[in-house]
Amino acid sequence: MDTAGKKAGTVSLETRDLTIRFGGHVAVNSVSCAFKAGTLTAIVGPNGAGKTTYFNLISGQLTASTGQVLLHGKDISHLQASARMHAGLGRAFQLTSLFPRLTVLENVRLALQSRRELGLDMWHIWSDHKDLITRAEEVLETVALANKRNIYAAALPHGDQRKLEVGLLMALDPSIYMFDEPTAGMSVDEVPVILDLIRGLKAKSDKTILLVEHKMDVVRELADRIIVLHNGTLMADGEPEAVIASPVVQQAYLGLAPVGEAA
Ligand SMILES: Nc1ncnc2c1ncn2[C@@H]1O[C@H](COP(=O)(O)OP(=O)(O)OP(=O)(O)O)[C@@H](O)[C@H]1O
Repeated sequence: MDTAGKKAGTVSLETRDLTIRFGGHVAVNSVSCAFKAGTLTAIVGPNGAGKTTYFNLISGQLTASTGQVLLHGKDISHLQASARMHAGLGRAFQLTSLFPRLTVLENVRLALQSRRELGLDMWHIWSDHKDLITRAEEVLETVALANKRNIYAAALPHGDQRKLEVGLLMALDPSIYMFDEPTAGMSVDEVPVILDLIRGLKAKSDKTILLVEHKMDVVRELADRIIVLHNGTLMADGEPEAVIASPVVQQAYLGLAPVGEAA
């Protein structure tokens, strides 16, 4: 596999003047931003700011009106979502990536098979690939689902389904991980498991992680950097404390009066 640009500290992903218009509405407006391997960047902003649309443009669910997406220095703007995934862009999709009628183990197995380009044939001679079995077991341990390996994905509680999605993403071993509100809809006791998984990925120093998240306590804890989108425009970019404290963010995102102004 091409390892160019995957070392911690090098730019792995970049958007240049990325823009999409829906009719007269500019949902993402000329966003230029570079993301480095080994960092976790939180993307925040009010509802409708363009965060999910920005994600869709990066992962290929939407095609930009103008601008580019570069992965390890290569322009991938023209590629379909599946080709971007094969190139190393991994996005967790809420529940849509699971095969509900297959077991937890079978879901991971198919993700591993597709990563090895062995196809999605359920009847593939799995026992010929002992390393894949070992890897599937590791993934299930990591996402704390080893004891549920034989349960159908559809029968899992919501929190476990979200863990399985992260497991499938790990099985694909992308260089970029994209999470859009990974803890949404989870119970209080399920949230720490997902955060631990993201923390674990962060510890693997060559991964680039993008996280759309509304919960500021999660952002504060996990992010090395925050970018703020507002009306589709990149409004702030920097270290978490500085961005959160900036008057422009306090006013536009947190809905507070700018510093020095009466409430
Ligand atoms: N397919 C589409 N067609 C038309 N308008 C769209 C489309 N997708 C998004 N938009 C508009 O683009 C803007 C940005 O939406 P987006 O979902 O990206 O915001 P967001 O920051 O992710 O919001 P939230 O935090 O509520 O999820 C919104 O005004 C939305 O209505």
